[in-house]
Amino acid sequence: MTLAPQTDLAPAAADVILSARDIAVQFGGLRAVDGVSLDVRRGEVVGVIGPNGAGKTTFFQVLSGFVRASAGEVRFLGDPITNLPPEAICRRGLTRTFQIVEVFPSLTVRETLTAAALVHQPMAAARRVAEETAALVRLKDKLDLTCRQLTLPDQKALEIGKAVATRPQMILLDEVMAGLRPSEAEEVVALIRRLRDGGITFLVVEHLMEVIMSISDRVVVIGAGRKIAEGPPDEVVRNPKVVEIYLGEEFELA
Ligand SMILES: Nc1ncnc2c1ncn2[C@@H]1O[C@H](COP(=O)(O)OP(=O)(O)OP(=O)(O)O)[C@@H](O)[C@H]1O
Repeated sequence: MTLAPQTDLAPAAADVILSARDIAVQFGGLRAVDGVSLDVRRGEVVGVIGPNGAGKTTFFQVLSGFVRASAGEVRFLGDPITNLPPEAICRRGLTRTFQIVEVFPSLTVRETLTAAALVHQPMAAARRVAEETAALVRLKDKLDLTCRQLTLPDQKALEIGKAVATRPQMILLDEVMAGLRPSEAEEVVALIRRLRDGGITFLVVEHLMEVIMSISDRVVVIGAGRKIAEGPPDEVVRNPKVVEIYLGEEFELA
């Protein structure tokens, strides 16, 4: 018997950490997500792009348990997690960040990270995890500042830190670079690379095309609720269907 060669786009089942099959979400008369399937391999950074309103955030919400799928199945580490509550999904090692940084302005960095770490640990251990996480996301010197005292890039690092403190195997990053200048975005990209090198898998929704192209091993394009293309970044930017939905403009960057 000969084995079929493994291509980049056909991950070996054993490597797949997250698998979504035929996910659909119906909001009244609107099919916001319309049969999207996706496999993510352990250690990959997969970028998700698409025009405004394409369904990217809604798809993320399904993966993380914040929106119920009307149809389809999500598996994480081989186990079905479809429509489980967000805390249950997080405890299994799949967590997310929010598009709008969700920090309590009057809490300190230490308190925020400790609260996130309490998902898995008792208080004493959570405090240690908070300090380790602060070091990882380069906020160690700012542990006792309140969130409102942080710069925007530091708030973004904290938003990612909150996810890291839950000790995830995989993080869903939802437009974490929004509002950052290019040099600031580069710092966040460096952080994502460090965390990936430390073993965390990422699915990243991002509008900044340079960012997606530079950090993604693979890019998935969603348009009007459907997956319209998938592949290595340099192939995806040349895909005529992708150029068409963006009218070509954004891809002059590539
Ligand atoms: N809770 C909701 N109830 C009804 N419609 C919704 C809800 N959430 C999103 N939608 C609609 O679903 C569609 C997909 O929205 P979604 O936010 O997933 O797109 P997106 O690709 O993330 O867009 P953006 O890039 O602007 O964030 C849009 O038409 C949006 O208005």
